[in-house]
Amino acid sequence: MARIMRRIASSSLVRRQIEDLPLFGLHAFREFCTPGTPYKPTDITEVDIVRKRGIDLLHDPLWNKGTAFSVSERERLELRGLLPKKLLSMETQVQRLMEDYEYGRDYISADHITDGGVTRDHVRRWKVLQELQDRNETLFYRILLDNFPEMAPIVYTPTVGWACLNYHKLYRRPRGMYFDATDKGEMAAMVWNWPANEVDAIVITDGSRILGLGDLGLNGLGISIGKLDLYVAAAGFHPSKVLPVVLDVGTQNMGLRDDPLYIGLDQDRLNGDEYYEIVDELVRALTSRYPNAVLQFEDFNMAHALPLLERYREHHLCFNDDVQGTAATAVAGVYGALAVQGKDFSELTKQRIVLIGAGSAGMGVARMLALGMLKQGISYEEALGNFWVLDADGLITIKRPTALNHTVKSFARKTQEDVEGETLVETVRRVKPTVLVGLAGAGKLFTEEVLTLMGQNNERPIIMPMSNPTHKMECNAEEAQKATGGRAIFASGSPCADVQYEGRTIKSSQANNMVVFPGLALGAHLGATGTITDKMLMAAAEALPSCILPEDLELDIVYPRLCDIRDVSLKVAMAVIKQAHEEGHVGSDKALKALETSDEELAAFIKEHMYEPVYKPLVSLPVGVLE
Ligand SMILES: NC(=O)C1=CN([C@@H]2O[C@H](COP(=O)(O)OP(=O)(O)OC[C@H]3O[C@@H](n4cnc5c(N)ncnc54)[C@H](O)[C@@H]3O)[C@@H](O)[C@H]2O)C=CC1
Ligand SMILES: CC(=O)C(=O)O
Ligand SMILES: [Mg+2]
Repeated sequence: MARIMRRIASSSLVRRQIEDLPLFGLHAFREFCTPGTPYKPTDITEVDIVRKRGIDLLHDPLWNKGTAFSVSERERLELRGLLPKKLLSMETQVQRLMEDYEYGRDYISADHITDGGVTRDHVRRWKVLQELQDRNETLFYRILLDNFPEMAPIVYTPTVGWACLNYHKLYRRPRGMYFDATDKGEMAAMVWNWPANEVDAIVITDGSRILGLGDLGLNGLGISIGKLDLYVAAAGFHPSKVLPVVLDVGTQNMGLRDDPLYIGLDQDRLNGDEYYEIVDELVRALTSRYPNAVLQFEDFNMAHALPLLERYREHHLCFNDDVQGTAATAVAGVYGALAVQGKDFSELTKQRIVLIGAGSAGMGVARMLALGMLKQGISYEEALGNFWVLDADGLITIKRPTALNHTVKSFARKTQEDVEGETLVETVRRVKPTVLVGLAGAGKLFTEEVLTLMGQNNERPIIMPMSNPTHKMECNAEEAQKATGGRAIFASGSPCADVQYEGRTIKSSQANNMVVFPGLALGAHLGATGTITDKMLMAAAEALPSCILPEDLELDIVYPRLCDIRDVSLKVAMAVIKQAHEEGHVGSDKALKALETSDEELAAFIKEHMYEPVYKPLVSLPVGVLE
């Protein structure tokens, strides 16, 4: 009945539409029409079809425009009386939101560090953005995209680390899909509960190794959400077509399990066949309903990351971000650091690389750097000789008494010297590396002594503490610059402030896989490549240094600017599709046509598919009627 009454009210209001123009029309006219060019019926193709009405529409963040709904939308979509009358433009909405976002800075101490190693003001800003995302996704992505360098550290690392640690306390509204071990046998049906018929990208985690924060069980969903926020903002995936997923198979985190507020399974993690059966079932369920989606595996622990990748990479369009995205990122960073020194890619073969952290990320990076050396002209065996890899038990050599997985074993030093288990400082002193990479997630492993040695042995030491979040990084920029006399070329996993050193400002770069995974996934998705090969990853890595501005290279910056992230993702996507084409993997006819025409055509094809966070009209208007 209420619905019928609302309809009647609406239709009588439509008749008064023209009379209303002095009240509403002028504002809306300015917002949506160029003066003198009112909407024509042909504009109907630009009208998004929405089935929701009234309060349901206002409560749907994908469609909600809040105070920016136009007069005719308010009338035809049964919104009159449900919103204050004044129409606000998106620009005004942005201004209001930014005031809120900036509000606390003056009174919340920037020094108060929370359990996730971020300040309380980071947390406050995260909450402002989270609430906005829950209300109005278009506005959320507009603001995120326009303020990407400032806000990526809020929706993503480091603040997302705090959000994951606290997800069980923060939980208010569902976002994404929750599967757990007790859903066995039901997943194929459950996946149909997701409202979207089209999904282009899925990020799945089992919460077993979230950033460097360890096993967070169901709370790991926060990382799938954060990554997909970047898919939308950085690469232009449509927000209605991304799906964050957590598979809760239990947790060994007793702190969480003992917490009455924890909302995940209170059981030990599944392992062995039981584990693989449940992952298989979920992957089957997701890929049956969404066969064209790119599947990103995120933050699976070392025991499962590589085996899962090997299990699925031949059958589905999938990749492991920690293994593969990070690998391409590190190669790009080293190439960037060489470019800073005026050297070309071939100089990679001359680098001596000490890498601490022989896990999924570390070994992915070591392998890709070795493949880079192979591409630059030396044999893979020779390339392996340029690496010294350490884990929690020190330098890894063939004398390691405990079993090593296949990849780690290939990087074990083949030496008769008694250096098995050597500490980082001993290795750095003995080997004099040119590049130091940290992916151990264990905090300050790059001590002053280690960094000082790097400075003594190199004119321009390349220092890459890539662990996340901030308090798990191997060192920060200030420590690196102080110990090396301000000569370090520095890039860290989470962002670091620039350093003031002897009267000059030294820039810090961020070596995070966010410069790769959005463009990589976009290229693979639009090219319908069906697979992501090592060569496609290498193409992504090689595309990045060419996006660094010459004036930034002068300032020792080794990655492209984050304010250009859309353009960076476009270039990465282009490189990925072109490489896929060379390997015969492009399955999309439209992509093939663009590829065979020109680079400009390929760029236009990709851009055309990138979502822009702008309000589109939700109703069409007869000729001559102004909004
Ligand atoms: N910057 C980026 O884009 C990325 C950063 N990461 C970060 O890398 C770190 C590691 O990730 P995964 O490789 O997936 O973890 P993992 O658990 O697979 O491997 C960790 C490795 O570090 C070693 N390790 C732990 N404590 C150590 C210590 N005190 N000394 C020396 N080695 C130690 C372990 O033995 C293991 O080899 C995390 O902090 C993660 O946030 C991961 C992916 C991307
Ligand atoms: C960045 C990322 O993927 C990680 O730290 O795990
Ligand atoms: Mg990760």
